[in-house]
Amino acid sequence: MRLPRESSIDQKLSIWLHGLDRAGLVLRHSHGAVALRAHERWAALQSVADSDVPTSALLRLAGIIELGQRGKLKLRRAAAIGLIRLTAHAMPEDERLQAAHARGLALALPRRLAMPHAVLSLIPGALCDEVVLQAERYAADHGWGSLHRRYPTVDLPVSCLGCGAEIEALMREEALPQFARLFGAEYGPQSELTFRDLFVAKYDASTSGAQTGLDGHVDASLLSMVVQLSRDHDFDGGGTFFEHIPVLIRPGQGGAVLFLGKIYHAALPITRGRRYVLVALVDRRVDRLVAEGCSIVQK
Ligand SMILES: O=C(O)CCC(=O)C(=O)O
Ligand SMILES: [Fe+2]
Repeated sequence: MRLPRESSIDQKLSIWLHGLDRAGLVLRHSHGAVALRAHERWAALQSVADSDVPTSALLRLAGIIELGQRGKLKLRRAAAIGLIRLTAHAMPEDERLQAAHARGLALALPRRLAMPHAVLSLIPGALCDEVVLQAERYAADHGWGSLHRRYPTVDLPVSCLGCGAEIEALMREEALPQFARLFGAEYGPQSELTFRDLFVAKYDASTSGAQTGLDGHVDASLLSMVVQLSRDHDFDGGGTFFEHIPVLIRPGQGGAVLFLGKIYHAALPITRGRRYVLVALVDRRVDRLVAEGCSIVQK
């Protein structure tokens, strides 16, 4: 079956999204209108990609991704793949489109890569308590800071703390092998992985105006890990939320969630108490060197 030549971008997008065109175009095999096969849908998307893609088409896809859990997963996934395909050569400057693109990656990636993984008991409870104690003690003198990120938390780098070197060594020994085990095939062995940032973040429901959660976002890192430092009974609500599955992970004190940094996630607001987490943002050594301006010479 071939698409009628005159089908508009809108119609082709409908074909990609729904299989059947909803915009009035009648697609007929000899026996009548039928649901399209995958390669026919791909052809419709490819044909849009080959033309001058109007912003309105991209916004239509963004609108579907933005439905979040209110939209059907299959349709949101198609919209995400469509948006990524149509912006492959040039990322639009429009912030709404960029946000939808970031949100869509979690939907478009293969499940194996898009799944977060929980690891229980990464850091002993007593050490978690010690990190929180030292962070509060340090903050009492110097205040909490915030790493300058687009979605900032109230935080402190672990390097400020007396136990910082111990935590960093432990994370190197315990966390990096977990990343290598789960994502090593794509992102390299443990020896290739390096910390971009390692910090303690604080959410506080007992002080008015304090930060209680973090909106949906993607991290700047290749790989990310959030370790719960607080005890479970120290707070209500909270946890790391992944809308594309959807799943909320609250791994217990010392437990962690690991995921690709470009998977859309949020910290659900806490409703009581305080929630402290240790966040590890991990990059590949070679990517960091390039980002820092070194040229890599291949021998
Ligand atoms: O607190 C959490 O569960 C998530 C934290 C996070 O995503 C971040 O700091 O980038
Ligand atoms: Fe994050």
